[in-house]
Amino acid sequence: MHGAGETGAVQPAIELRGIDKRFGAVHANKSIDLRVEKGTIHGIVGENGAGKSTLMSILYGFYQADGGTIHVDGKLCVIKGSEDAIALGIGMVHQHFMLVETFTVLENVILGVEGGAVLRAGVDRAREELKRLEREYALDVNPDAIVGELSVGAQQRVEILKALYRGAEILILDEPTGVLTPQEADHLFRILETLKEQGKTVVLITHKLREIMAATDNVSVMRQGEMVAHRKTAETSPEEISELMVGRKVLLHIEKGEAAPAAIVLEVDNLCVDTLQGVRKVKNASFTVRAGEIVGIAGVSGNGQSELLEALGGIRPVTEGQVLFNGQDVTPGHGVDAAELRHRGVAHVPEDRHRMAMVTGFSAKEAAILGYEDDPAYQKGIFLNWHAIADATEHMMSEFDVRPNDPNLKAANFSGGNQQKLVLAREMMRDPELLLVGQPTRGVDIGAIEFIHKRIVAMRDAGKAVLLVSVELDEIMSLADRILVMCNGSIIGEVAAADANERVLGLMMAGVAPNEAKSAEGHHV
Ligand SMILES: Nc1ncnc2c1ncn2[C@@H]1O[C@H](COP(=O)(O)OP(=O)(O)OP(=O)(O)O)[C@@H](O)[C@H]1O
Repeated sequence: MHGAGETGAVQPAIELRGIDKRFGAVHANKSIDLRVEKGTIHGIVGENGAGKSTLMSILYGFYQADGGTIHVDGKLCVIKGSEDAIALGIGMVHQHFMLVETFTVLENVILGVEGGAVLRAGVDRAREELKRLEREYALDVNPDAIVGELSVGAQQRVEILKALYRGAEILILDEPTGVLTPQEADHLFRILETLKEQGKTVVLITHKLREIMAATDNVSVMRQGEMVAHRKTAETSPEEISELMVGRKVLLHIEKGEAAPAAIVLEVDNLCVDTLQGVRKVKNASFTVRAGEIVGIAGVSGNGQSELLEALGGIRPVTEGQVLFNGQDVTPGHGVDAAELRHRGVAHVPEDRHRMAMVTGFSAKEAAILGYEDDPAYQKGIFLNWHAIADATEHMMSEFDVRPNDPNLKAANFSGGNQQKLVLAREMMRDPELLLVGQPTRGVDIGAIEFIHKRIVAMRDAGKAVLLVSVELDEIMSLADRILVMCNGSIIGEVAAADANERVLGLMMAGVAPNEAKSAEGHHV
């Protein structure tokens, strides 16, 4: 029987015993034991840098463990590379997709499986198989679509298809919902449920405890390289998990007082932003942000919020309209660039830290001054003062608890959440008058979310203006004082935080006018 070992008992899909891994001085995995039962969804949680991705990368053959053993279906295995993992029926969907954007879905899926020249008959067979898998798991992707033109959620489903096509029985997903809209995340969890019903095993790394509670059967908790607890999900709670993760109680909801909005800091008037191809992404946006308030922009991603934030940060040209900062014209293209904006007191945390905020080949101290190189504090004559920069970086890292606190480590070698904290530290610790911030807590753990949310509220309370873009409705509702909803490039309405709930915002995000959304809500109640 499949999965039955020598004793005849059903074996776990995966059993890791004593897995150990060091990267220089960092002990990323300390003698880890993990047992994942067949046909279950198993969650792995832990603080940023706890060692979750490292452990899964060892299972997928991306890294070699320094010690310990891996058993798949009860058999001792040596996994030297991803080909070994795939041959054992293990598939992985990474945080950053590994797809060729110019290829079709079908081409991506068969790439590397069918060998060199693929015969027509082979392609037809592959297409049939793909369609079967796509139907069986309700993946909803067109085999002939060009991958680069698909939404993030659909690209992720292509990664899942790719793994299933290669015969995956065990699927590892590393923070799969970090870049998804709530609707796409729901779709993903329906797929995971179907996979489980078909007897497949899913390992899910996530920072979102509601996903753990809703979707998993079991959960394992890591802390600082160690496996600290295993629980049946039905027998635990978000509070217990968060305490196990960070070793203290965590406030899962931020407490904040009334806002005291003062003078207008940012005034956006009739702003239009087009892509290089001439597609209008932001349509006649007009709004203000005052000192002492947090204005949130809610919307399904891809509805113009990213382009709006990038334009306001001076890194994307505008086609029409005007932007005033403290009454002065700072419209991109009117002679004020991103560097000048920073100089005047506008900080910008872009949504996509990999594309915009961090050069991963840089060291932490280079990343920590990116965009601020001309600050006199970092200069010594015509050279950069690397001593001062290292000191400043260490200070930022300890304030924002970036681990390990090593200014010389390559940015790419920090865990995802720690990279995010470093970018936030760089932008927020300059005490800007206006903070433009996109997806501030993407990929960060719950302890760090609590910290970042408190810092953002503290900035507001100190009289700063904050414009927050987030696809996490929870985040928008708990931080923002006023919420603007964007749909298809337009700001279709504004809701006071006190009147906001997920249903009204969700309807508006889908394009329903504010008053209709509110009356639909009335009927619903
Ligand atoms: N290639 C590498 N070289 C050096 N150190 C590394 C490397 N990869 C990971 N690390 C370190 O190992 C530790 C564990 O990192 P890992 O990415 O496994 O954490 P994680 O739990 O997945 O965190 P996150 O939730 O932030 O993604 C971190 O301290 C990280 O800086």
